[in-house]
Amino acid sequence: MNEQNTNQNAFGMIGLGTMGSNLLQNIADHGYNCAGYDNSKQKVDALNNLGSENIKGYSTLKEFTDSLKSPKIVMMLVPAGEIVDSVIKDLLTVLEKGDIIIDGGNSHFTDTEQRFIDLEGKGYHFVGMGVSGGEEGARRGSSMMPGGDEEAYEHLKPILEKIAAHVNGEPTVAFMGERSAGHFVKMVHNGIEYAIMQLISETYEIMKKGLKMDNEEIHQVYKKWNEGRLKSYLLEITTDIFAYKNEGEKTLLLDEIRDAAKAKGTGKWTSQAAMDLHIPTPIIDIAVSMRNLSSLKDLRVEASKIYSDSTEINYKTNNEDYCNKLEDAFYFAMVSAYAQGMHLLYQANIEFDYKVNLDTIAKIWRGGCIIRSEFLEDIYFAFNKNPKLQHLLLDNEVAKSLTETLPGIRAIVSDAALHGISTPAFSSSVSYFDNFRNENMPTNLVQAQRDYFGSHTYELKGKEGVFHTKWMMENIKE
Ligand SMILES: NC(=O)C1=CN([C@@H]2O[C@H](COP(=O)(O)OP(=O)(O)OC[C@H]3O[C@@H](n4cnc5c(N)ncnc54)[C@H](OP(=O)(O)O)[C@@H]3O)[C@@H](O)[C@H]2O)C=CC1
Ligand SMILES: O=C(CO)[C@H](O)[C@H](O)COP(=O)(O)O
Repeated sequence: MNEQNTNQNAFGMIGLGTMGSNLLQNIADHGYNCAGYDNSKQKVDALNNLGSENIKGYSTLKEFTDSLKSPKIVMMLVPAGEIVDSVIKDLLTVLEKGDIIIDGGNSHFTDTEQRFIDLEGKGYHFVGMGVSGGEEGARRGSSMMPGGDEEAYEHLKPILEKIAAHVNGEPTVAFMGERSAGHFVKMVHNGIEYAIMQLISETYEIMKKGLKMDNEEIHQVYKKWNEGRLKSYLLEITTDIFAYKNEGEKTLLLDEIRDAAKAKGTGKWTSQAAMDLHIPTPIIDIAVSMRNLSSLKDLRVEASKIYSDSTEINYKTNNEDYCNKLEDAFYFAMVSAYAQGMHLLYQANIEFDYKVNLDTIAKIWRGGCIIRSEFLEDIYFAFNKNPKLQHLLLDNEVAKSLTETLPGIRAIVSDAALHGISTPAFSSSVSYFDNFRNENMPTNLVQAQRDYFGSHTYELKGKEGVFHTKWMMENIKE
């Protein structure tokens, strides 16, 4: 371990857990002297025990910040919420005006908005930065979504560009926009992450229960898919999961895992923000709901006894052909999931005046993050070609591939419904699409009903103004 002098460290990290420790090691690998602090002595010792030449862990906040060069750069990778406020409060007793505080955790964007305003008012530079890529990304190259203080970002840029992943020689980090933009973008990233994970789990259900495929056959399908247009990190890890056995075990670890999914909240926040901004993101909403439903294990067990179906599910089809249809369906729904997330970002950009470029977001998501995929290249091109593009499904190239895969998803969704296999994310992607392309939705009836029971008024086709009718039967003329 080195004996670093006061004011010699270029970068300080608070929170030496999964993300903080790995990101700090990544920064140190690029030749920067780094300092770490955690309230757990064990974590500090673990950092020092790494034996890295240019990393030192400190057990007090004062020693830690004293070891940093000015302007001091301090990044937090601690659990989101009150802990972040408490760390900031402590930091303000040891930092000076002009120093830079980065929150790299999954903070709610409204918290970041408030912290940015408070810290800017006090003379500190604050950067709310989403970090994706998990443990491995933090260690070897992640995708980072910084927002807030642009001057501070310019100061951080040389470090961040080195520790980011690189795609075609370009780093997967860029300034996202004003105030809480970075955390908003990260939140939507996670919403899309939930959606794609749900879609993959639905393909698993169809292959397992509908096509009666065994784990090895399913493994081969994911492997094949990941070699084509569906190539993505989430399919890559799914392929690995379908091959993983604990030492000495005959069965996959996957088969031993309880089917109750947990969530830390970013998917739910995405749906909540989308509802607040009146942007439909049904695939993300469904993904959140299905994790919640999965957690109601006892209720599901009880219901399965009441509604057990004695008829055996059997698709009676050629599995290879059917998996090609399933690949089409997955492609269709995945495109739709990204499109819904991008639509939310488009609207947030207007509503919150973030000054975010959607093509830049797609560009930095192409590598290092959990939702990286081949398709992000197409999203990047679509928004780069037309920065005013309001919705990805209106892009000609995207429209072409969606149209080609539409028969596949229709077949998958209808077969699943007939056989009692739950595919809510697939179903919602096709329903969303059918209404998105529907010039005349049946919502004229909803308007009439609202006016009937609550005098909420309605608008008329080709006539200015709002109208109200006394709908009661006695007022209806024969
Ligand atoms: N894990 C992941 O894949 C990803 C996580 N994130 C986000 O990054 C953040 C950190 O996540 P992760 O590294 O997984 O979390 P961990 O729980 O692994 O690490 C957090 C660390 O912060 C420490 N800590 C807690 N309170 C304080 C405090 N007041 N002062 C100093 N240190 C403190 C914890 O110590 P102790 O254990 O003693 O409480 C722990 O060592 C979260 O917001 C998370 O949502 C973002 C992207 C990916
Ligand atoms: O931010 C991440 C990846 O980008 C985290 O891994 C993600 O928050 C996990 O979320 P959840 O626990 O809700 O599944």
